Amino acid sequence: MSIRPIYLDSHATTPVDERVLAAMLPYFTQHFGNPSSNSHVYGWEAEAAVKQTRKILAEAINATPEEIVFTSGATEANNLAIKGVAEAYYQKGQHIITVATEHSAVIDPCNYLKTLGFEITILQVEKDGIINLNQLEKALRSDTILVSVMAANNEIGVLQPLAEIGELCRSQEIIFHTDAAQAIAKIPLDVQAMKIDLMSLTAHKVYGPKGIGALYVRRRNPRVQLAPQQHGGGHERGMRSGTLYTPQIVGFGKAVEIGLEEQKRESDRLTQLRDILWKQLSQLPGIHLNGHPTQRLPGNLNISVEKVDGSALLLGLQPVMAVSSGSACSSATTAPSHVLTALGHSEQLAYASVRFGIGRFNTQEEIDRVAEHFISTVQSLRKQATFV
Ligand SMILES: Cc1ncc(COP(=O)(O)O)c(C=O)c1O
Ligand code: FES
Repeated sequence: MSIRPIYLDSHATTPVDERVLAAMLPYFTQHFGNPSSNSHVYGWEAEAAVKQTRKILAEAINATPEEIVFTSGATEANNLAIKGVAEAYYQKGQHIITVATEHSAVIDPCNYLKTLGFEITILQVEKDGIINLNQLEKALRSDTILVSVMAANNEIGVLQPLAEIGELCRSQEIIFHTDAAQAIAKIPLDVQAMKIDLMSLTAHKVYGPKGIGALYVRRRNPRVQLAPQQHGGGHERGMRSGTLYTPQIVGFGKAVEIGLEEQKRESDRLTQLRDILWKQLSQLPGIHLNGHPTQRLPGNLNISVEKVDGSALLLGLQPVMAVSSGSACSSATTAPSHVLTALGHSEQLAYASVRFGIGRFNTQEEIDRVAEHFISTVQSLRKQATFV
């Protein structure tokens, strides 16, 4: 087998942990029942497994199992949260607030609602990628029905001040949604302490399978109403119809369980690897760290490099490392990342940017090899450029 590049794109997705796969396998064949079948043991087994994941997810965020609604991922959870609130609270108001650096799975549903007559306020961020709470407070209005601010950014890893945002929203009785796709099991999350009403989750960024996620929907103090966006058999208490995908749900639960058990150790290790990588790369002149230096995900490093062409840089890195210059879904477009331009970078600098997502299976040796190749690639590109 040919040597494959070192995988450093953990924000796009992560491999399924072997322990997760082992937990899932029996649910494809032996325990294949439909969790909604309540007249026989096949259904009961599947239902018990689904219940177990609900419990794990609920405990992970300090919610109750009845507040977890399974979806196909965070994209669907975001759509259900945003469009579901818009439809259910239409009489109360039609104003929604979100942030310029959100994932397209939040921005696009908001843009869609705009075509239906909703008013969307898009908050800008500070140079470090964090929102300004005074600006948020000023943007809140009596007809604001929803504030959607992500927990951890998928490009620059920046963590938003969830507890402060929750406090502001709760004091004015406005629903607070957070997209925690990149955050679950990586940083502490607590829907009570942070006063979060809706939270989107996904399994495939924490070594679980793709195609499974969940939306936390607050049931008490206050109870959040949601208009379903998919109608059918009335699964998930009517909020999301469709037969539950038991093996994926089992994998989701196992992945989060492992993530929580290993959170502290893993986060220390990834922070250390990330800092070592930055220490080596920052020896290059004209290199910038994007996003807040410490308020960020442990495994995230996002940098911009001066005086090199972005696509030439990625091409030069490709044989040794699998990295990206932005989010996975937008890696096919040549436009500069909307997240980096929101930080106030010039378009040219935003182009020559690299996102490193260090994960559970990366080693110190890999990081050293990556740093070495990165530095020599930049140096040789710069040398070539001087002869053009
Ligand atoms: C912040 C954020 N939100 C939403 C998503 C979409 O999640 P999913 O792939 O589960 O639909 C992603 C994945 O890239 C993400 O990083
Ligand atoms: S998978 Fe993250 S941007 Fe699409």
